[in-house]
Amino acid sequence: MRRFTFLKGQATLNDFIVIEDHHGMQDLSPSFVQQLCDRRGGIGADGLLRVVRAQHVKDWQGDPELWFMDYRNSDGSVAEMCGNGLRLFARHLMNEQLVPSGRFSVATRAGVKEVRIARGGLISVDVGRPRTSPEPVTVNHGGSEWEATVVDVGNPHAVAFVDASELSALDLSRQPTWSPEATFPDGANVEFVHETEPGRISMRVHERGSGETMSCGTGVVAAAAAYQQRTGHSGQVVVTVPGGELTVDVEGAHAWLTGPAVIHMRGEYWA
Ligand SMILES: N[C@@H](CCC[C@H](N)C(=O)O)C(=O)O
Repeated sequence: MRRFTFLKGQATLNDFIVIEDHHGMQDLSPSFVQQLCDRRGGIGADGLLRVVRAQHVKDWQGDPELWFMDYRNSDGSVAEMCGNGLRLFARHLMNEQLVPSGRFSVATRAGVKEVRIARGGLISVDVGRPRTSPEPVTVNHGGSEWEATVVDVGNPHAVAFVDASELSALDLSRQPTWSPEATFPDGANVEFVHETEPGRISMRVHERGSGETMSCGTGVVAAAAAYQQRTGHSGQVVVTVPGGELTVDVEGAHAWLTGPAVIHMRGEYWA
């Protein structure tokens, strides 16, 4: 029997299992991650964060002493980046005093990311520069189609602007499709966005590898970037998701994502 301690937390209701594996001893196969993330047969979560020293991560070439966020989707797939996961990962590092102060760096598959504690204990992460593509993609879902902006935030996104009524009516239990298909050879996260007032948008998301979630941090940054490109709005963007509210502030080439993140459980898993 495999028996280990886990933690569980959420960041705007995007929920994650956290597994401490400082020395890189855990073998997390896709099927085992699926089992852990299953909401009936396992612990249940949108994704999993393995806390490991970067020196134990194959192919990592940067600072070996950094903490590395090894992120997995609930279907067991690996993703390059996770904005909410990174904020929860940072909360865990601070709770456990694994970092010396409220400003530190975390290694991810999308490079080294900066973290800082913001007002009221919220956690801000520098997601880097969102790169929008000049070529749109067509998103199809439920018999409708929208032209969507392609945004790379370390991981791939398609952002479609929809009406308020369309946003609430969407059935995101199924994966939206897109054309040309070749735009996202490795799949994509698809965000549906509606402007509620200047500088404020509402968003729902279907995540690659996890389905509809209550929030997606990189999706929020992608949506804010697409919104700024579409409207010319240059200040802070406030994004409401089903799980709460996040803000995006662009400082030069850096998009800072800010919001709450909380660890609320520690348990023992028996497999
Ligand atoms: N929930 C995340 C994104 C997780 C990865 C994504 N599903 C992908 O496969 O790219 C976030 O908060 O950014």
